[in-house]
Amino acid sequence: MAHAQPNRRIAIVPGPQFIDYRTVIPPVGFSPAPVNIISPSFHHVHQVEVLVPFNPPVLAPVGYTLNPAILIRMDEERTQSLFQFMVNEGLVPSPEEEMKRKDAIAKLKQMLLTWIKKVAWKRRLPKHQRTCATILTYGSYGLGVHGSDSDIDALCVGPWFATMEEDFFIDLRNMLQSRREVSEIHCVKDAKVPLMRFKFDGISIDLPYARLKVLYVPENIDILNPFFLRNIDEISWRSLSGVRANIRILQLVPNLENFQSMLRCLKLWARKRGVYGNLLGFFGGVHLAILAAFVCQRHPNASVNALISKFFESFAFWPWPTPVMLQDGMMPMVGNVAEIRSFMPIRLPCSPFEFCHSNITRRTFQRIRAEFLRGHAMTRDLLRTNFVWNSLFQPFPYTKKYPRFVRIFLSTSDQNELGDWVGWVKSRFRSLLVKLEEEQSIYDPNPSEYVDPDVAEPNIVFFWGLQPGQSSFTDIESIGKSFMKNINNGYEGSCGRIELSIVEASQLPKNA
Ligand SMILES: Nc1ncnc2c1ncn2[C@@H]1O[C@H](COP(=O)(O)OP(=O)(O)OP(=O)(O)O)[C@@H](O)[C@H]1O
Ligand SMILES: [Mg+2]
Ligand SMILES: [Mg+2]
Repeated sequence: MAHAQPNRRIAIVPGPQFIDYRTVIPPVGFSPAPVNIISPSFHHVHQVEVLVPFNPPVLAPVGYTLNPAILIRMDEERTQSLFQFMVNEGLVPSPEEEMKRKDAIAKLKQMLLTWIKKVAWKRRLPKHQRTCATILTYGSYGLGVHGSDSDIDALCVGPWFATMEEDFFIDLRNMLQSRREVSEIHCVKDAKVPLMRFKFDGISIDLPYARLKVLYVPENIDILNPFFLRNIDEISWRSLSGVRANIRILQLVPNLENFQSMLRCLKLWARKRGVYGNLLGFFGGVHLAILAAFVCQRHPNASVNALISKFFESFAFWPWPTPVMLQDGMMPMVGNVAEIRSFMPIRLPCSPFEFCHSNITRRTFQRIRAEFLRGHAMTRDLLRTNFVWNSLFQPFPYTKKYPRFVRIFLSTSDQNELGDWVGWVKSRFRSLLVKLEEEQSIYDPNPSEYVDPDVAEPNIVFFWGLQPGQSSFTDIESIGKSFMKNINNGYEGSCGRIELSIVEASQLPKNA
């Protein structure tokens, strides 16, 4: 192994890290060949750094040069082991599961045809008038990144004469309810995007509604065509934005398969690390999809391994709150953009380029940043020999990190009412997150939902971590009461129970 000679000035390479390589054995990926850049300092000439334009940057000892063939092989090996990891984790649903989803969508489309004909008859449209309504899938299913437990986001697109209030939320709901495949049907009317949520053959379906100024909605409708978008109402426009955003993402990513694999992995990472769940102040699927697409656009030829490494590098050091937006040559229309800025603003890639809705708070922002940095530290060094993907996806160790937890207990006397009640409370969680932050508590809202088997009533329990030393946090009951007031307002069903208390880590259920 070649040694640089002490006190011999050869060249100056500025850089933050200088390592004494005199005793270093040539690592994997380096060939013994002379390197012509040497010496970061006038005093310690034997220390050298060579940054190689490869992802991620690696340090080469003096006298050794990087062997690109080996680096490419290592990159391929890591990508292959990631694919194997995805198989082991069951990240891609089986062909049978995919068939079941396709079948559910086909049956729903068929039901819509029957429904729209009935509505046309009710509205006394001429008998010869042809009419049609259809379904456009979007969300993770539309992007091809859904897992076995993902929902299907399916937009019902109907003609102008079918109203949302009556025809969609009453008639279609009744039709759905009469089907044996359908269960747990709920109407979510007061949301930004109103929808029906139900299970079809056990698969969760989100079904919002958009009404176009046409009599016939073709099955293969081009929803980006301005002809279909003219004069539509505000709610329909909002409901369509998910579909339009999906189409743009699919058009903008240079390598769809790599994007899909990367996003599947990122969703698993975010779930395992406790940073997935828009209502709890973390990422929703759409946020991760746009961040992943952003990285794919900038690195069109990168492998999935390199894309994941670049993802962490990009967003660990991103100058938040500078917004992230996809490059598509179009700037947001000034004055027409809802300027709802968040700690991590991410713009939708379709006009008017609004920000994705986000519940991220100061505290959850810090938590996400910490996870980005962890991901970066683990994936940056391509030549690390003890690297295993499994460690990146290790579940966040809540009980090791936090000695105490806020326990949020939700229950109803009737099992059928629990889903609605929990959904309603979760949709108001942001006010609780902000309240806890005002109390200066360092807390960590674990998005996982647990069931307390020792309680007879149907229930769901959340455990949010509390940092050590947060002993001033005694007023949990009054926080609970003020939160209860907030959530009782406007709930249409019969309110269930909610209790907030502080518990020790040892009191958590075993599966937490
Ligand atoms: N916060 C949001 N801001 C903007 N659009 C959103 C937001 N949440 C959901 N949407 C729209 O609704 C779609 C479906 O949302 P959903 O919560 O089902 O996430 P998803 O991407 O399908 O991931 P998952 O696999 O968890 O279901 C998103 O793709 C997006 O178009
Ligand atoms: Mg979804
Ligand atoms: Mg959904």
